[in-house]
Amino acid sequence: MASVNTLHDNDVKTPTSSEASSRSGQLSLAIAGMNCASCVGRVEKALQGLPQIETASVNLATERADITVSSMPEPAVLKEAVAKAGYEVITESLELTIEGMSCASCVGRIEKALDGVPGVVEAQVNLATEKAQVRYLAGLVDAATLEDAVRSAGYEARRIGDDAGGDRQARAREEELASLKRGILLAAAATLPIFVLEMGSHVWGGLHEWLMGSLGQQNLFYLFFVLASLVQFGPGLRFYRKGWPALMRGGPDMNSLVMLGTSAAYGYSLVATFLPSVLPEGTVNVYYEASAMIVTLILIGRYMEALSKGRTSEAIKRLMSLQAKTARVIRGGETIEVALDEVRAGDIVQVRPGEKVPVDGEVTEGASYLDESMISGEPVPVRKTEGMEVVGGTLNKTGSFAFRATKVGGDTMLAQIIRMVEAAQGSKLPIQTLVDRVTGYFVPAVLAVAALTFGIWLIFGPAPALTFALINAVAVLIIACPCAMGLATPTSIMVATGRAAELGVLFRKGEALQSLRGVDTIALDKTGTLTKGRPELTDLVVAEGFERDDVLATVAAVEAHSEHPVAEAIVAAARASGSTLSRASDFEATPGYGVSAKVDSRVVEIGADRFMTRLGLDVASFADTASRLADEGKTPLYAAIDGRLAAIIAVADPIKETTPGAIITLHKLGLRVAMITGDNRRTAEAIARRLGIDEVIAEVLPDGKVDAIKRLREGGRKLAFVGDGINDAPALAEADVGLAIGTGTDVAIESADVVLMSGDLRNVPNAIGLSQATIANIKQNLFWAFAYNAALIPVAAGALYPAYGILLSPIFAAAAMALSSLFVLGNALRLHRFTPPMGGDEDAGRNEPVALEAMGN
Ligand SMILES: Nc1ncnc2c1ncn2[C@@H]1O[C@H](COP(=O)(O)OP(=O)(O)OP(=O)(O)O)[C@@H](O)[C@H]1O
Ligand SMILES: [Cu+]
Ligand SMILES: [Mg+2]
Repeated sequence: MASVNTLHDNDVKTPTSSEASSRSGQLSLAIAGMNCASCVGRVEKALQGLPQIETASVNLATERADITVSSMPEPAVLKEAVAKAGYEVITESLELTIEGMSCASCVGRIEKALDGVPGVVEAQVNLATEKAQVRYLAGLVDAATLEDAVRSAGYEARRIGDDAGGDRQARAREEELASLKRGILLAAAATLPIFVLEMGSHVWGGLHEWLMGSLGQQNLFYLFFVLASLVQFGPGLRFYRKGWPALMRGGPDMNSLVMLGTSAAYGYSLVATFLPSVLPEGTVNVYYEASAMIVTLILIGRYMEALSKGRTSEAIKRLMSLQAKTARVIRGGETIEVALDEVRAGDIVQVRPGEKVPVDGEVTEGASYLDESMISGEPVPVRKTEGMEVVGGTLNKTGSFAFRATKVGGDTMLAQIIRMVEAAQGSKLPIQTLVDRVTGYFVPAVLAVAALTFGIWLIFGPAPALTFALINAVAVLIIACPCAMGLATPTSIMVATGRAAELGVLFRKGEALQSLRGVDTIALDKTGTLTKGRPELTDLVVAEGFERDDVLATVAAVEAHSEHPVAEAIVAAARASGSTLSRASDFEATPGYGVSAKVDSRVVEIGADRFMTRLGLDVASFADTASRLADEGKTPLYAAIDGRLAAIIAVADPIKETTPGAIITLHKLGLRVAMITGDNRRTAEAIARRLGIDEVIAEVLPDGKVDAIKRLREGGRKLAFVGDGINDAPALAEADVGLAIGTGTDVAIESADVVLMSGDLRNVPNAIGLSQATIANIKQNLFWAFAYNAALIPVAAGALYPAYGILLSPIFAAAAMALSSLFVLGNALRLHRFTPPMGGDEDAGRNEPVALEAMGN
């Protein structure tokens, strides 16, 4: 399994924040890739080539470059200069939790503040996860500087500790919920009487008359004033607290809009209550119900929003719950129970039946069956004996065993999976950049439209023009609030990546969620991807003068040194026939061709026909046998001993049971399916025919897979490649989307965008289906968040009034805004229920959250 690159604070000395942020002076960069003294000169020259850098001195031992600068060069420029010389400036990243963001425009503001810190390469803020991910040149920036930068933009930031971050964030969310709840109760209690009396008088004239008679107009105004003030400066104060500074900084956000809208309604009523004489004849009226209702409704909307936001990260919670809480380790000859984070690498850990394996390790004693479905999706328990690897989070069934911990804490596979999912959840899709840009202009534009609305109606509006203009301007401010827009993409991504993880699909890069949808060609590696990757020897035909058992034993002696699946098949066959293997020396592997070695002073060569041809051997004598074997889907191999062709060997690799169905579904999705393999052409074609694969590229050398991908992409096709081996890594990186089999090699996983946890190819159509569903979901969200806001702005401004007499009351505007946020969240949560075209790794019961049924969506 992959080791995910998460960079922690390095232990190299970090300059203090004041030093780091100074524009000129001394800096120290971490450089990677230097391995000799001449590298030093090359890096120094590259750095000195930059105009801002006065001196540069590189230390090979510490792998650092100390530079003096006249001004801080752009990190990207620095990186590029060093990269051109063939080295790398190391960047690190850290995560901050951000509090106080309310809408999409906050995202842009915080990103700008972080980008402004010298040394920061890239900052990404996610509204839904309330986190910021910052990448910076190692050693130049520390957490405190970044926190300060966020704070000066008007938000709270805290560095996420290695593990406490999730907890703290959950607590913060709970506090927020509790505070919103208190606010809603107070606001509702004060708003209700205003609403009842005001609306009641409209509906039922008797109430109005009774009120005028008993209380009198002026006293009624006073009563409303008291109640509305409680709302405006009680729960409503939060809009001033956040909205005012944002407005002053020239970056109004949704709090500013609410603040301006409600203040206008409230302020006007204030004047009407206490200084009616300054208002023109006939405009003495109060709008306390508007300001109070808006505050109440928006608080209710935010409360619901906070509730559903918590639900979007359920997948992570479920993954975390797989972890054992404690472990039983042997220390000082005694078995003691320790907390999970106290287990150290090298500890001997004991596991009893029914217990979870706490960390990753290697079995040292005993044997058992383990349920590894959480990592492989395979529901059948796997037998583990001495020397085999076990993974933390998997479940021990019946036996008991002890193992030596090899990976603990953040290094375990489960921790890596969690980080992978979290990183994908926090990533931004290309589509988001567009949304961010639009929202950046949206709020100021809304302010302008509101001002215009006010001005135009003041001049041309029906009498009393002042109040008419005011109410419409308030409606514009409230309806145009873009809170739903900021939620549209991130919530869908969170829910979708979480759902994907449940199905056994890990998105390492969030962008794949978007790009996978556009794919029209799927290329598959054969061995280990389409097939089980556990070939068996099926035939062995020896040439004249050779003896079968001897050839098998000799060949197996050579193959014992090879990691290739073919080699394992031959060794297994030799062992099964009872041969004892001699020692081989001078082993040499020619990737894509075959292997050779010396056994008992005989030279032995085994490989594909092209290997024999390369050695100058003629394989024509076996031509008929070879064609027959290949047509049966078997891989013919040749063995030569002392330069004489000795035998033809066939191995067959069974196709995974799930493969045929997966290919049918891919075809149904309208995709072209291709196979890329290093195997024999005839063999490959026989297998392709059996599976209905459209195109075969066979006999590809390990370094030829990238070219094969390029060829398949000709004509602008979008291609996804699925592979598992080391030789697949470059192709995985080259393809538009690379999908690695989770049971494959680390290298392949590292280069992939998506990891299919089990080898089940049905998850390929599943991943594509999920990608399609996600993008469709995001588009619906954006439509609701944006089109709908934008469409209602003219209505709120009163554009329909002259012709139809239609106006939008500010109270309805507030309700509509809250609803549009809730719609977006509810729509995103629907992805929880995404049913894959083919069924996933899951066993239905475990993964369907019960609460969802209750929600009835
Ligand atoms: N250890 C080996 N022993 C014998 N033949 C080998 C060995 N390694 C490679 N070969 C030969 O080289 C060919 C190409 O190997 P390669 O690993 O590139 O692809 P593959 O595993 O057959 O297929 P795929 O590309 O689908 O994984 C094999 O089909 C086999 O004929
Ligand atoms: Cu809003
Ligand atoms: Mg292979």
